Amino acid sequence: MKLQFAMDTLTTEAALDLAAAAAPHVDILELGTPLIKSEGLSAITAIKKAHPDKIVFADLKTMDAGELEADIAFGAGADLVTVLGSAGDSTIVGAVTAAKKHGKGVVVDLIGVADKPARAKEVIALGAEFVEMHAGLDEQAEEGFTFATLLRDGEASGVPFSVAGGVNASSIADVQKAGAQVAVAGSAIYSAPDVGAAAAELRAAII
Ligand SMILES: O=C(CO)[C@H](O)[C@H](O)COP(=O)(O)O
Repeated sequence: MKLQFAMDTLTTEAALDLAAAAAPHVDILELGTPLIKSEGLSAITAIKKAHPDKIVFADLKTMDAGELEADIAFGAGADLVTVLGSAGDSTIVGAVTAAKKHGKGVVVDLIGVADKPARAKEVIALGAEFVEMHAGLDEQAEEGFTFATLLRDGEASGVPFSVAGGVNASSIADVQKAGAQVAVAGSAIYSAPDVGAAAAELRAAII
């Protein structure tokens, strides 16, 4: 299972510092949506330039204009981009078209999708690399939210998936047991007093 670090920060400078500390322990460096909104595509270019050996993941959360948005992010250095599962099929197909042109990939983020296993199968058939079983920061704070639901949905989907939203040193082993290809951790790493040590702890928890 790969480890993805979601850098939910607001400046390229802060992201470069986070990436430098965590890179030895992670496979995928994610530019979080707030970072891309704050700094633009240049943040993607800066992270790829600093870490050409890492998979750079641009969390665009595209909802429309799939081909255009994916094309500009791949052109800036992204290896993977996200499109929302609630977007129309044509938006996902558009992003996949751009990915094929650049030799890159599309991940479909299932945040907010009611029947995640069913939509997961549909978007993989449209050409997505994998889906993200994702509970956003707001959903995690809602009453009754359980992380186990994400794992069950991943297992039930029968397609390649990542898990995002509350992954930490205690939960990452369960993510692996559920069969995920990628575990995504944000605050468990960037909020830690020692970012490198937190990333190393997560890596060590992967069997
Ligand atoms: O995409 C995101 C929010 O939309 C986060 O990056 C992702 O959910 C990781 O969150 P966490 O900090 O809980 O690990």
